[in-house]
Amino acid sequence: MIGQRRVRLWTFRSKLWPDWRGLGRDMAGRCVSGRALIAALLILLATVSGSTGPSSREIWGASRIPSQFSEEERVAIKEALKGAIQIPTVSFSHEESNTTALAEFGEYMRKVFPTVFHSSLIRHEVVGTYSHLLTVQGSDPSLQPYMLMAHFDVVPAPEEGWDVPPFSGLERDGFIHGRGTLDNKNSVMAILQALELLLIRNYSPRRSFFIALGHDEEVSGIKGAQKISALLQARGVRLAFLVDEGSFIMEDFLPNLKKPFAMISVAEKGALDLMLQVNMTPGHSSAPPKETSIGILSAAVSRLEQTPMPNMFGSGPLKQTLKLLSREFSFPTNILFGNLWLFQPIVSRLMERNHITNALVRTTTALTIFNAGVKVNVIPPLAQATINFRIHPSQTVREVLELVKNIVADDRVQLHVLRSFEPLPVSPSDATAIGYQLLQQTIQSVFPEVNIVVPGICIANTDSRHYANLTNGIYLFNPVFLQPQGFSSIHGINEKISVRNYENQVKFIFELIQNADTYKEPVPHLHEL
Ligand SMILES: CCCCCCCC/C=C\CCCCCCCC(=O)N[C@@H](Cc1ccccc1)C(=O)O
Ligand SMILES: [Zn+2]
Ligand SMILES: [Zn+2]
Repeated sequence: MIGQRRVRLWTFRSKLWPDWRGLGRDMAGRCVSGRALIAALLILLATVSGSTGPSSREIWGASRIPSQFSEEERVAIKEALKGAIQIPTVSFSHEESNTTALAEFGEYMRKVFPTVFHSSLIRHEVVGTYSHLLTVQGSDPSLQPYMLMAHFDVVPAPEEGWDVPPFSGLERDGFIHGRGTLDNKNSVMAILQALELLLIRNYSPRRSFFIALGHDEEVSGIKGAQKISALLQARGVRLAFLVDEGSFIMEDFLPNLKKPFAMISVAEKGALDLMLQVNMTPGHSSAPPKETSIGILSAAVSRLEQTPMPNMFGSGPLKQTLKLLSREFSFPTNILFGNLWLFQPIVSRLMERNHITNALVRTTTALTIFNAGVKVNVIPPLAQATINFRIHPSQTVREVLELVKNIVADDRVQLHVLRSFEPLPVSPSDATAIGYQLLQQTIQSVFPEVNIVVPGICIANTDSRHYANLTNGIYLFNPVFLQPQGFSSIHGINEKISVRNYENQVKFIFELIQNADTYKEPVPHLHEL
């Protein structure tokens, strides 16, 4: 039956196909002629100004510095990242990190980016012993400052399974390999590198900005980001927006979508670490009771795993994400995504099929730690399990706890909240949202091959939540192409970044900083007044 229906759909589709293709060509034709007109105008402009093509200086303003780097600079750019990867700045736990490496990283930044650290425009402060705050003074105090963020601690990387040692920073086949190449030394280095290159070219910003580089993001951000945030708050700083890690230019994440799309996350999930504990009377294993602490706890966690939290598709920014993406899909997905008022039930089910898209539609339940028993012939008194929930932007910690209690439904299982925080409020992505618009414009100019920019949800957590008191514009975006394999390498094995990707990240930040100086607020429409 299903097979027959599929055949019919295919026949229907192939019947329609020539028309759809024709329509596509027609539309493409129209676009091309529009583009041709713009291109002609730009060529005319270039001819008049005596250059071969429109430079970004011509598009964005007379004082613009073009993002072109010499061969020597390009070598220095990648060598600087390799050196950063070689410093094993590992965060093992809240209590334990490689503090020698964290301190060495601070020295390394000063050595590699001397212009940044000696500039009279920049105030550098070390916060929480190892984190860094740079304040870059702009010339126009009427412009609200913004902040670029990144972290340089990394998760541990045992050598097993890696093609090259994880702290070697080796270049092979056009890629720089190692822990932190995507998460998140690439951003630390790219931000400082872009600023170094701008300052060398005598750049001085109009809009002030901060650079916040955390040293403990991988274990909480409490000693780094949280302290920087408190410091800025005490100084009365309000940020127009901030940009942090958390999303990428996605490639091959959605079936049937071959073209890359840039996802700027405007929401970040909350989290709840919950410890479940069962205490029973210990005893001899030769005469076991009907139920043991291990059995009771196992049944409880199994119920939690087998009972997913509710599908929240329909609330939050995901509907908008899919609506915007619908144009990029072919039939019939374009119709499904473009008409969610009708197809929401089907699409919400489709999203559940894959573990990454599933994480976008619900609070996830991950059983991560399980402890019980010490000896084979002893019935243990205590069994403990820790569960990591990532909370959907439309739910709260309290709601998730209530659901957990109802699913566990066993008074012998005690619940202990180890840590929790609410999802971040959704940041604006409309035409007046300066952070979103700046990122979008910069993506379009640096990555012309990326047709579409969409708002999204970050399924992991970042240091940015510590700055929610300073701005309502929190944008999570790394200007780097990422495939599902690259996603698995983050906290996994064989993390790597292509030299080309990294150079483009530097270029992107070089452009973004300049765009922030020339950004013009959109003029409100009359009917909005
Ligand atoms: C329709 C669109 C489909 C697109 C799918 C999107 C796929 C997601 C792709 C990339 C997300 C990468 C996130 C990278 C950021 C990682 C940050 C991180 O690892 N944070 C830690 C912080 C933490 C939390 C709790 C305890 C300690 C540290 C984390 O979240 O685990
Ligand atoms: Zn990270
Ligand atoms: Zn991480």
